[in-house]
Amino acid sequence: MSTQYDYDVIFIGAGHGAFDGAPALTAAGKSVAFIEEDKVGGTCPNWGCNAKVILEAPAKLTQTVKQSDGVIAGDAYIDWEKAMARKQEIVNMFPGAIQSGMEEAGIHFIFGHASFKDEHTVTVDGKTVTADQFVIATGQHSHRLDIPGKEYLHDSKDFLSINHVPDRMVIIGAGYIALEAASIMQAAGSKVTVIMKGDQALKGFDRDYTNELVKALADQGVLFIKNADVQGVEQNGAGYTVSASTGSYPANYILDATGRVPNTKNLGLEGLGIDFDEQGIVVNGYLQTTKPNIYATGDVVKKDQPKLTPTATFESQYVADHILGNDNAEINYPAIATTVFTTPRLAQAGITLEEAKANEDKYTIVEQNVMDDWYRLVDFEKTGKRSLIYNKDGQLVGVIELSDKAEDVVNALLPAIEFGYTQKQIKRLVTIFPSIGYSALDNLQ
Ligand SMILES: Cc1cc2nc3c(=O)[nH]c(=O)nc-3n(C[C@H](O)[C@H](O)[C@H](O)COP(=O)(O)OP(=O)(O)OC[C@H]3O[C@@H](n4cnc5c(N)ncnc54)[C@H](O)[C@@H]3O)c2cc1C
Ligand SMILES: NC(=O)c1ccc[n+]([C@@H]2O[C@H](COP(=O)([O-])OP(=O)(O)OC[C@H]3O[C@@H](n4cnc5c(N)ncnc54)[C@H](O)[C@@H]3O)[C@@H](O)[C@H]2O)c1
Repeated sequence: MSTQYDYDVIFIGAGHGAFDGAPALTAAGKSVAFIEEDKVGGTCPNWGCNAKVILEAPAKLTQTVKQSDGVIAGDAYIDWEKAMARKQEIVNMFPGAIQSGMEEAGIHFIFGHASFKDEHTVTVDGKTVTADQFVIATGQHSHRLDIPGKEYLHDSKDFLSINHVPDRMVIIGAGYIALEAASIMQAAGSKVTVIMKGDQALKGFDRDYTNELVKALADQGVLFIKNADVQGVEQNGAGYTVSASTGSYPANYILDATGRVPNTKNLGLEGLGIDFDEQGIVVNGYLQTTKPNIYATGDVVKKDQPKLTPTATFESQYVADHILGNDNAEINYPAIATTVFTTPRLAQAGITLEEAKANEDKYTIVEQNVMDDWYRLVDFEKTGKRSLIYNKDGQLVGVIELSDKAEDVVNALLPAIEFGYTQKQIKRLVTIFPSIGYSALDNLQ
């Protein structure tokens, strides 16, 4: 326990970059505080993953009903008001539950905006608080297009609280947020147009797969406009018109899903000489900023790894271990699995297919049609493919799958990818039959 400072460690931000690692510090006798200017839990529970996936579940179910060839009879539709009320009811539980869990672990909360005064002092709404060490876990906010009519655009935070289904929705961007929103709102009954800057959705995924996902969503009714430069938005009676280099698109609701920007402003980083740029705060292999007593975790970090909740969790736990001296090695990221929560899902982990295609001397790629597996018929799956990537020692090192169950397949294969199992070792895993885990592991070729 520090006598020189108010706390041993202060986390700025109370999202996954903070709350997954911090309890280990208090358990080891450190005094810890969180400074949070908004909702405890940050983006993921309140206006990210959890909020999104609760709204997405009914969308996936309605699509499954459509794929059931009349086995589930009648037209299923989403009662949006109820879906939103249910989402809100669940989401409302998170901030209180996380805060009380942290308080039980001995962590103090200070509410307000933190800004560094010096390397051991922050000001929070005019008051100063000191600590021996800090962890900047401030996350990101939505990028906003700077175009005429920008005041008519909504971001993902607004969207995840939308209280009605717009007749026509225009989504600008073709990343995770854009495609997930398109999948949900198409299922909810909106006529969705996705305006893409280039001709490929979802950077970081193989183009053959992203093209198939775009085609699947287009078959469901989403209109994709490629290579479009959005120029402005005008109000037009009760609705809006989005003008782009490719034409004009009517909308009742417009989602600006053009990316996320690290929260590095008004933190006093410049005064301390902490390096950062538009991609985030620069850290070394120990997640220390240019001031060694100040770490950074989660989305605010400039990094090659995907900016996802499990990455923030891993970093938060690593920083706690590093502060406690339990781990003195540089952070060693595992294979990070990711999925786009559309129907169908697109999920991957490990060596990407793009990387494997570019290095054929190092990797062997096995292509599979997931519909060759009878089990996929059980839940009315209609289409899907996967690519398995092996190294020259026969170890599974990567997978990408497009299917209704891709996230579970990739999760099932993740231990094999992370720990370098060969086919022979995988065959020793006796899983539950029938199940998606069995299906994922048994059908490796
Ligand atoms: C719509 C959406 C859907 C997503 N879906 C998924 C998903 O399905 N799966 C997944 O893995 N990831 C998903 N993500 C990404 C995931 O939410 C983030 O990777 C994760 O929340 C990062 O955690 P963090 O702690 O770094 O930042 P955050 O959760 O953003 O927390 C940062 C906190 O810091 C606070 N803060 C900022 N500046 C200050 C300051 N100066 N003083 C005090 N407090 C401050 C903020 O209020 C915030 O609470 C999604 C993101 C979005 C936007
Ligand atoms: N399922 C998940 O795990 C999940 C879901 C949502 C978000 N996230 C995280 O949040 C991050 C942010 O998501 P996102 O979808 O906002 O960002 P993104 O980086 O995935 O996609 C941004 C999209 O906006 C487009 N774009 C950029 N500038 C544009 C412009 N001027 N005009 C038109 N289009 C433009 C890009 O081409 C890209 O398609 C993701 O990268 C991911 O890390 C994860």
